[in-house]
Amino acid sequence: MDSIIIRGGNRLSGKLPISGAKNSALTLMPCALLTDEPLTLRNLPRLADVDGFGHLLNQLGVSTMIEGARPEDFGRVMTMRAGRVTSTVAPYDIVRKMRASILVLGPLVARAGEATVSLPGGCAIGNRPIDLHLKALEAIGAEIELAAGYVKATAPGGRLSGGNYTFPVVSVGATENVVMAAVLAKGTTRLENAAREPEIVDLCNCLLAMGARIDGIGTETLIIEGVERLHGATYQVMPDRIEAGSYACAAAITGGSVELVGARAEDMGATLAALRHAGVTVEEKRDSIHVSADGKLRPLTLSTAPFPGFATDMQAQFMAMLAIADGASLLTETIFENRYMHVPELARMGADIEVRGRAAVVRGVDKLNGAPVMATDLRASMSLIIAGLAAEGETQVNRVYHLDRGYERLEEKLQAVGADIERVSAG
Ligand SMILES: CC(=O)N[C@H]1[C@@H](OP(=O)(O)OP(=O)(O)OC[C@H]2O[C@@H](n3ccc(=O)[nH]c3=O)[C@H](O)[C@@H]2O)O[C@H](CO)[C@@H](O)[C@@H]1O
Ligand SMILES: C=C(OP(=O)(O)O)C(=O)O
Repeated sequence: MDSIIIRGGNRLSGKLPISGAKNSALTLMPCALLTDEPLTLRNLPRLADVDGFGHLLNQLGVSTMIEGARPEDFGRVMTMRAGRVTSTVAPYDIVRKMRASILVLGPLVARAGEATVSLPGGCAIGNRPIDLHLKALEAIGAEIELAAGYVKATAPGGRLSGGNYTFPVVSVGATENVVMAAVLAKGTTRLENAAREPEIVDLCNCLLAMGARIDGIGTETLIIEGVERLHGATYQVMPDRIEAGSYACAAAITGGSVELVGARAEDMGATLAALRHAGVTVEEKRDSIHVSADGKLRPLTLSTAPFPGFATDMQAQFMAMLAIADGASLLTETIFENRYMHVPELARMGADIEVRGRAAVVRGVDKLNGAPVMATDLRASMSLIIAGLAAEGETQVNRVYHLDRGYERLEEKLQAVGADIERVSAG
């Protein structure tokens, strides 16, 4: 199994390209199920999860074709075509590896009149229920059956009706699923307290390009007028705000100066505000964001929240950065009950962190020490990379497949800005 070795202490400096967003790609790809015409996605990141999603689509009868990808390029162009949906079942073997598989439920039931998806269950960061996906789909006319680890959704008469639904809590995944289902419904759908993450805006814009009718994009009220059919389109995946934020933390912890090329500041308000409060200089440019830091970082009080709040997907990376800040920080995780799997590993590197329920107190230490570590989820793994970049000595991050799910060619990007980092294969 591969691991990543980092010899810490190098100050990061230079330009670092930001890839297409994983969390956008994984909700844009299932849109291919909504039309028999080709959907082409540009700037699709080269990630294990994108490959996995392509594989799932293939099983459902969608052809996937990658165009002109040169090994040296970041991202690629993929054309997907669901001329005919040949299966309406997303099996356990695929779903268990990739929770985003649940996002085929809405588009499949909308297009094929039925969908059967294995229940994704919990994962390392918590329970991750899907009850709101199902309630929202019911509200727009789907009949839901749960049996033997599967959920089956059926559209009576072959087409969903549309309807109204108010989310009791903001859910990114449930909003995505029901929006993709509602675009082909007979009537109008009104969603209240919908998620307004930039990835949801990206999804809605792609659906508009395919001929959907959606109002209120970027607000908590989405009104979707169903159309008879959608057509093909070409759409550019948005830049990854979490990847950009992660590399900003990496630059800051090393006292570096890095230009995040392609990063979009308007998607990153809470992250950039937090960096500035910590004493990082952030310059928003036309097509990039420049971050630089010198001297001690200041401690922060942060609480995760749906967009435009501070993203749960940035919590672990900030925790690593704040491990060497000048004082005590307080982080509160409100989205997932168990997203502190990185804490014991950071502690092995010398961090002083105390978890009390959903809160974590991070008392800044003078320095971190390299150590062999491993994490059980994607952002936790990234927090260990960030800590390793600043640590004294060598850090070995194991279970790198988590990183391969969400960071395109991580070592290469970090090497290019001066990190001493390499991937080693344990054979
Ligand atoms: C609001 C939020 O920050 N969502 C994050 C969540 O999206 P993801 O789509 O995975 O999760 P949701 O947004 O649906 O979850 C938000 C909250 O709603 C609860 N819930 C969700 C669905 C459901 O059917 N029932 C239910 O109770 C969850 O337990 C959670 O507390 O994880 C992704 C991966 O880390 C992040 O990119 C998203 O930013
Ligand atoms: C947890 C994440 O993603 P996933 O839900 O795909 O595991 C993430 O992007 O931080």
